[in-house]
Amino acid sequence: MEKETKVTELPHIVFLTSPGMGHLIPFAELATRLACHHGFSATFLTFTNFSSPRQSNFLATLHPNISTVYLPFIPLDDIPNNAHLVTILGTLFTRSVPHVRDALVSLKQRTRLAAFVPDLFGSNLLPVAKELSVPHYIFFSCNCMVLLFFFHFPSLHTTTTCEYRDLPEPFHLPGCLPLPGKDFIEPVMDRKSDTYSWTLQVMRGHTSAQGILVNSFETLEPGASKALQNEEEKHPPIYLVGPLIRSGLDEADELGCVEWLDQQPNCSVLFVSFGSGGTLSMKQTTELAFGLEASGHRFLWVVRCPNDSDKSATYFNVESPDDPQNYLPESFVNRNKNKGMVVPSWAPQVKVLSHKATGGFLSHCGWNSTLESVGHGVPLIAWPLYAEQRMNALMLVDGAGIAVRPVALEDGVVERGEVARIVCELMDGERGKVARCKVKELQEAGISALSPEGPSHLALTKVANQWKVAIN
Ligand SMILES: O=c1ccn([C@@H]2O[C@H](COP(=O)(O)OP(=O)(O)O[C@H]3O[C@H](CO)[C@@H](O)[C@H](O)[C@H]3O)[C@@H](O)[C@H]2O)c(=O)[nH]1
Repeated sequence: MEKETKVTELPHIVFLTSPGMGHLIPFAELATRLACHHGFSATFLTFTNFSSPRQSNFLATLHPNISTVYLPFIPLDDIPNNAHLVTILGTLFTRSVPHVRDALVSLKQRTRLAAFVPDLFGSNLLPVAKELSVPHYIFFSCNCMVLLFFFHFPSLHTTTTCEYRDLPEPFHLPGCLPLPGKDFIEPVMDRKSDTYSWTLQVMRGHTSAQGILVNSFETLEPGASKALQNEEEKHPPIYLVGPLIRSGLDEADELGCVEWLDQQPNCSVLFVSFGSGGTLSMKQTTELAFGLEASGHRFLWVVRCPNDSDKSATYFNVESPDDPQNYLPESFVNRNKNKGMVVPSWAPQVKVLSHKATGGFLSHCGWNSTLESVGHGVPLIAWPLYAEQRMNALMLVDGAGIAVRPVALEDGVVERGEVARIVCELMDGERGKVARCKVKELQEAGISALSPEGPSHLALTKVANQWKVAIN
C-alpha cells in the first residue's frame, strides 16, 4: 500500500493577502490549485484588523491542506478615519513586518517552506523573505495592462510634474491602448497625497520579486501579455496563470437568487453588482433604480446603502446594515417584483453568472468580476468606480470588445435615460450581440488556457517546479 504523505512533508507556500474578499478569493483559488494539482500545502497569513465573519467563514471552507494564521492586531489609531484605502493598507502591511518575519521563521521550522507570496500591496514585505532566504514571489490579482502600468509609471512620475488628468497626451504602455491620464488608477490622481506615495512605493517594490504570477491569460490581453514577455529583462519573470475563478458550487444562497433565476427566461436577466467594496451616491442609486425600471429588462441587483463621499465604502465589510427599502425610490421593490430582484449586500455571484437566465452583467469591472463574467460567457456594462477599474473598463470596451459603457454627465452621474439606453443596448442591441459573441470566444480560450496542456496550467507548473526544486 502507498504511504500517504503527511501535510508537514508537502512543499509549503505562505500567502499574505490584503483584507477584503476581492483579494482573498483569487488567492484561495490559486492555493486550491496548488494543493489539488501540484501537491502543495499552504498557510494564509491573515490580518486580524478588518477580518469579517464572511472572510473567516470563507477561509474555513478551503482545502484541508490550507490553513490560516491570524497576525496580531496592528494598531492604526493614528490613521484618520477617512484615510484612503491604499493609505490604510500601506500602513497595515508596513507595520506587519515584525509579525510576518516571526510567522515565516516559525513556519520555516515547522514546514518545508517553499515560497512566500503576498498580494500587490505586500511588495514591501519581500525583503523580509529575502533576508530569511525564502523564495519570494507576488501574485498579482489584476491584469497585464495594470502590471505594465506598475512598471512604467515610476518613470512618468520623474519626468512630469502636472496632475495626470492634465497630461496633454495619453500614456503609451507597450502593447496596450493609449491610456488617457483621467483613466489612470485612482490612487495616483493626487500627486501630493499620502496615497500617491504609498502607491509609488508599492509599484517600485514589485521589481524585488523573484517572479510575478498574474491572474490573466494571453488571448484576453494579447498585446499586453506579449509586451511583458518582450521586456522581460527589465523586470522579474512573469507567469500568466489565469483565469483563476471559483467554481461557485459552495456559495451560500440564503436569499434564493438561484430559485428566482430558475423562473426567468434564458439570457433575460441583467445582474447588477459592484464587487465587495463598491457603493454609489444617493443620487446615482436613484438614477440607476429608475433606469433599470425604464429599460423594461429583468434584473438582479445587489444593493448597498448609498455613500456620497466614498465609492469603496464597504470594502472591508460588505454587509450593508439598512433595509434597501429605506434608500431605494418609494415602492420600487414592490413595483418591480415581477421583473426584478433586489438583494442587500451580497449575492452568490458565480452561481448567478453561470445561470442560463443571466444575459448581462453591469459591473464595476473589478478584475475578479471581469474574469468570472468572461469565464461564464456573459457580456458586461462597464461601470468603473475606483482603484484600477477605469483601466479595466477601457480594455474591456475598446480592447476586448466584450462590454458597453454608459456616458456620464460632467459630475459623474449616469442619468436614468442613459441607464435604460445602455441596458437595452447590451441586452438586445447590435453592440450587445457582438459583445456576447466575443465573450463566448474568450470563455473558450480561458477554459483551454487552464486545460492540462494549456499555457496557464503550464506556467503554474513551471513555478511550482521551481519552488519544489528550491527546497530539495
Ligand atoms: O455580491 C457579491 C459581490 C462580490 N462577490 C465576489 O467578490 C469578488 C469581488 O472581486 P472584484 O470583482 O475583483 O471586486 P473588488 O472586491 O472590488 O476587488 C478589489 O480587488 C480586485 C482584484 O485585485 C480589483 O480588480 C478591484 O478593483 C478591487 O476593488 C468576486 O469574486 C465576486 O464573485 C460575490 O460573490 N458576491
